[in-house]
Amino acid sequence: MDFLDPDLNAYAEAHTSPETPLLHRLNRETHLNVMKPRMLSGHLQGRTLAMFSQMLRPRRILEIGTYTGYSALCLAEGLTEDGVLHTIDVNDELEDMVRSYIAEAGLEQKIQLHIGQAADVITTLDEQWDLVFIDADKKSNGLYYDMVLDKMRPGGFILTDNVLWSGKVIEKFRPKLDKNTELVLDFNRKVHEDPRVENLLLPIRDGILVARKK
Ligand SMILES: C[S@@+](CC[C@H](N)C(=O)[O-])C[C@H]1O[C@@H](n2cnc3c(N)ncnc32)[C@H](O)[C@@H]1O
Repeated sequence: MDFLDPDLNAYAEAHTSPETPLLHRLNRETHLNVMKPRMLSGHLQGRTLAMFSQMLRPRRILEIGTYTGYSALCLAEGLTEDGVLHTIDVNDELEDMVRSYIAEAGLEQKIQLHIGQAADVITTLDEQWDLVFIDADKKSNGLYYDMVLDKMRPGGFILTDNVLWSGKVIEKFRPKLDKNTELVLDFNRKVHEDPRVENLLLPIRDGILVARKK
């Protein structure tokens, strides 16, 4: 569902810096040639991620769920000079496409793409994270959150996507409570009750839960 009236959304996009030509092309190519293009962050959410990154100037970013690489390119915009973004996806079919866009962006030294199960790859990465974006298999949000929280630097941010679950977190927007919605509700409650973080649920696109490690 659209949370914002389409005209208001268009107005917000019209008053937001445009996508770079490369991001615009990646967005278009994803919609033309890749399955489930709705998974791509898109203009408004992409600029939100880029703005977060510019504000934080992170040295180490972890992204869980690369898809076609759109959000990785956005998040990389604020990396420090010596910064690195690790991004993980289990789907190797999109690897060539993602690598070609990373190369075109001139970010081969800054973005490391890992193909594999996120839970396996995360354990191999010995980093202290400044910024984490969780956007993969939603049932594992809690697992990924627990895996990364101890490795966040104090003051670091975990962003988790799709926490409004097309509105189904609210009774009036769901015919009945299904398992996936229950998992989203559990995750949102878990973060909200976690004394180790401060949290903010941003109603952008499908909802981003922002958790700042104290
Ligand atoms: C919503 S898409 C990511 C969208 C991307 N972050 C963006 O904003 O453009 C989710 C991705 O997570 C990947 N994924 C699903 N389960 C995974 C797992 N267990 N480990 C790693 N990646 C996984 C899928 O292959 C898919 O490409």
